[in-house]
Amino acid sequence: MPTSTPDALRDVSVIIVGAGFSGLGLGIQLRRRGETSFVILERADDVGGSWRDNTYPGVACDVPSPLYSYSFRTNPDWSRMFSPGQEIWDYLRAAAREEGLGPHLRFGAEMLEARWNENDHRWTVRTPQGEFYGDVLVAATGHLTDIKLPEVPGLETFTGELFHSARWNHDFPLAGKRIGVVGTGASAIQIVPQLAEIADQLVVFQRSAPYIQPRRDRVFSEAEKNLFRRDQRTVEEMREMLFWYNDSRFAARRLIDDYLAEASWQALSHLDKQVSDPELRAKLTPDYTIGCKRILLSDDYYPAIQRPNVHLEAAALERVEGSTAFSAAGEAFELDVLVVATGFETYDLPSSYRIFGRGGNALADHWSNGMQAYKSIATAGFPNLFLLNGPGTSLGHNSVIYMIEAQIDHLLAALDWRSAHDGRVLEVSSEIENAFAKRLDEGAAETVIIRGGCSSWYLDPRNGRATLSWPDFAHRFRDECAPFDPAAYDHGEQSAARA
Ligand SMILES: Cc1cc2nc3c(=O)[nH]c(=O)nc-3n(C[C@H](O)[C@H](O)[C@H](O)COP(=O)(O)OP(=O)(O)OC[C@H]3O[C@@H](n4cnc5c(N)ncnc54)[C@H](O)[C@@H]3O)c2cc1C
Repeated sequence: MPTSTPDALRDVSVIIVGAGFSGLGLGIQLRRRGETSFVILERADDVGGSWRDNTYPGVACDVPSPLYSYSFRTNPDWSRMFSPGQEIWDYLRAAAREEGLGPHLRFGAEMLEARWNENDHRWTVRTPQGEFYGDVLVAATGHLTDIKLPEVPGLETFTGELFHSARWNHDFPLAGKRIGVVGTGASAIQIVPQLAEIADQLVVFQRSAPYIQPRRDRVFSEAEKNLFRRDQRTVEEMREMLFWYNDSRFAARRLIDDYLAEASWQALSHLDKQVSDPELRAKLTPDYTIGCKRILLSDDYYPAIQRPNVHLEAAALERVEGSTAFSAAGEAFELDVLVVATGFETYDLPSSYRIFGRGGNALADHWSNGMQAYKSIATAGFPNLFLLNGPGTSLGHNSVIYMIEAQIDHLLAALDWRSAHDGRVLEVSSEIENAFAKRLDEGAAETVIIRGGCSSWYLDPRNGRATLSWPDFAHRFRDECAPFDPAAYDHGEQSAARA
């Protein structure tokens, strides 16, 4: 048994696990409603989630910054249209501090295991700081958190410096070094222009060429920022306009011909404009339907690739021996540094192996055929457990914060209903969960993610299901989450909460 130090929040109404946008957003809303009986357990030593962990050079968001903030806490001070990662992290830290979350946060408090107790209908969460007890457990543990390393023979024997893009080694001086970047996804195309400036030589290992559209980033002028500070309506109007513009981009994913052609034209004409060498252009031209993998935004990736010190190796990294990296095309490169930008483990929530519901069943076992949840938030056999930003919430065309907020509203309505009904246990049935998952599968089957036929991190490699993505326009998710229907949660053994 872990030794527990005294903690006023060891026994609470709501245990939130994770202090990223999801966990903090829920914490802020609870505080604003005057709730005090909640704790936020975070395994790291600061808030911020993705934006604390991803500090690589060039890190920035890919949706316009007015959309990439809470609707209930907009930020007039974003420096530009696409905020740098550090600004987003600062925004989250300030939000946590100014909204009074400090006393509720526990750092170094990794949820090692969470168990539903059938006797008292409560959750017990074991952490290195001892056990916490709660009526309701909220897993806000993110899905781009646990890094994925490529399965490349000899990688671990690399004699140079090796790190993942989400675990950047800022202590290692990169200037003048021979650097390899593995991957050409969203992180890699932000990193490459930065490293190209300082590397002696830079090799980019590309397994598959991405579609890249113009980013159209720009600095917000002081006059604009003053206007945003003075007039909240301007911010609201801008958010509204940007939201609908972004949401319309989903039409391409639905394989609506005109939108697909437009999206493809935007990317390929961007490539034509920026790369004149036909041989290089051919290497950079994707060989799959646009939208099948994530569409990227950049104005400086193609120029960086054309610098004399940069080599695009249009083949995957195949093996490593000592300081030599071999590509699948048989080329060998002597390197001092390997930056692995190969993304995250996405087909399961990292926390699912640690959450045990009715009968001691692990969430990971419940999800052996792919993760799923009713309204992407509740799952059968796991009473009073709510998921934020879990299955069926990833977008690719709009801001995930919108999805998170829709779920938070649903969850708050559930908590209100619970309070008004003697703390009844909320649990969905398998039928309700499966029916919702079936609808999402059917929706996904109409999208390019499934029909495009390419491999991507949106797909569960075990069964080809697109379990991570919301297969529709983002605004429809809010419609989906808005009504809290207590009947849907009226499953299993019901009981009054402890006195
Ligand atoms: C480089 C990068 C760029 C991105 N750009 C965009 C973008 O432009 N637009 C967009 O919409 N989305 C983007 N995303 C997705 C981004 O993850 C989400 O927008 C959002 O930040 C998710 O917030 P979250 O709180 O749900 O998860 P996270 O930010 O992942 O936070 C989860 C938290 O839970 C903690 N945690 C996990 N397991 C445990 C445990 N067992 N015990 C205790 N704590 C735990 C983690 O340490 C972390 O702090 C990007 C992601 C990355 C990595």
